[in-house]
Amino acid sequence: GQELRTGTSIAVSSKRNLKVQATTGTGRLKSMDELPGPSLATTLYWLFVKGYADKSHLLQGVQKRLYGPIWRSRFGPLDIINVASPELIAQVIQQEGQYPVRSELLHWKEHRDLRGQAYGLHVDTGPEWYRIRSVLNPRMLKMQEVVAYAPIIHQVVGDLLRRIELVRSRSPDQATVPNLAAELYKFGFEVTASILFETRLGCLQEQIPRDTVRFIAAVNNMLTLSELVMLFPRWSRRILPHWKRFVQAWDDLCDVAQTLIDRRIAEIEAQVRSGEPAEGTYLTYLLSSDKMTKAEVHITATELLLGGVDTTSNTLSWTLYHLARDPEVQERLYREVSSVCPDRREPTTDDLSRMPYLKAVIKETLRLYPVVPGNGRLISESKVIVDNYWFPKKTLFHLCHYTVCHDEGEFVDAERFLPERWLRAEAGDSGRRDSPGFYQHHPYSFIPFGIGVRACVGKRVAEMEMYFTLSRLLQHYEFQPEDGSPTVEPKTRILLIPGKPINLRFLPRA
Ligand code: HEM
Repeated sequence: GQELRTGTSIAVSSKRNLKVQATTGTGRLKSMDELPGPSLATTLYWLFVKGYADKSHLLQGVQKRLYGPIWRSRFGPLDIINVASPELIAQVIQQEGQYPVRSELLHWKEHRDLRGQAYGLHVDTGPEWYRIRSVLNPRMLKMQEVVAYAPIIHQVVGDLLRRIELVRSRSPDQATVPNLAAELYKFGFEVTASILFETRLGCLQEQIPRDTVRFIAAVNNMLTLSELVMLFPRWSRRILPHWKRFVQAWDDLCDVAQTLIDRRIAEIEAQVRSGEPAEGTYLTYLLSSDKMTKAEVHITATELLLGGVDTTSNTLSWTLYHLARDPEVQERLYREVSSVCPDRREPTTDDLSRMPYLKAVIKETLRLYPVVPGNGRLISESKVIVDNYWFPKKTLFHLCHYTVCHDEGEFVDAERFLPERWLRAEAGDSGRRDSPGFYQHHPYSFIPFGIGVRACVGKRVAEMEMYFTLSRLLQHYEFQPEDGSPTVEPKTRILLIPGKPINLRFLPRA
């Protein structure tokens, strides 16, 4: 291994102003070849023989126990450095540079090249990526702007309430909504599409639009095939169907988005012709920005739709699942919502600021079920020092977020659903890690939306959508598990999703 002598100390200040030291001292820095970790064969054994292929979130913990908080593994052509402690995650992030990259996504890029499309938010890097982000950020991360989406979200929540009422009243016990995640998925699609494309699709109607069905299937295929496409060598594409199906899935995603964009453009043109001002919250803004090409608007809209649906809908599914199983938490949340908004008044964004328990419930759900269980950083600008190792440029780091937010050392009773742990007043300030509800975890042990300039662009929209939906569902219904329904464990399909359908009883509140 190459030897470097350094006394580098990377001082980091997080939002909480907590200093993280990546001090390497004056000792010899080790090379990545000295890291422990499984061979590709061992990884394949774990995935396909031991059955972790759809439980890779748990494999993080298994490997951490075997190799310690930093280890090296292989996945197809990828050479990966896994980090599974908040301190080490912080060290990686502190060195992510001006234009962080999550991973190369070569197979996504290949699809874009094949179709002559722009790269877009996920695939683009460097100043090109930043240019697109800087168009989106003001519309998505500024609270004053995001508030403009509140009426749209409330309108779609209204549809969801009607849909729930219809489904439950038709069920044999006149209460059960089977496969709740599927209903919330259509809801998430409708919300995101109505914000982005400034148009209602009617996903919660009896007849789901054909393109919506097509989009849902394509997301599923794209996510399922993404890993296979990466794992198998290129020559296998001639004999195995996975590459063709992967390309088809992306074609479908882009196609559906294009149809929606074309529809909106036609509307805008008609408005302009009739002398009306073309007003709109989102797409109109993107289309009128001179910082993005039409091709970039297209791929960006596709990716926003892709990013916005599975994430919020699965998180909401888990929240309702836990509330149904924990009547005390549900009752407490109901009391909070009804005291701030009596008589089923629709909450405003101001009201939300008076609902700390609501926020704690969502946080706790994202801690137990981080929908993005592992994140990545490809540090391409310079070499990196993490722990006592040095890494050359272009090293890919896998940030094992699932394991870290399930760590007993960070969260007492880590496997339990305890929203109170997020309430400072109740968790106490004792500084004792053995007191239940100890809130003072390391800030990098809970980063469900990622962190830094490349963090989730949809965070604010997602939070507002989840808060409004959950509070209004609670104003109308009490949730209960279906009799004898089994516990549901999560599974991974890049995203963390329920392993089985979640069926819940919705009982109208008096
Ligand atoms: C519960 C909800 C959500 C969670 C937990 C979540 C989580 C994440 C995470 C962990 C990342 C990677 C960040 C990083 O690398 O540091 C990400 C990126 C992204 N998310 Fe979300 N997300 C959610 C909702 C949304 C929504 C509603 C949208 C769009 C409307 C969205 C669009 C995106 C996009 C476009 C990126 C890529 C950003 C970039 O590379 O610049 N997400 N999200």
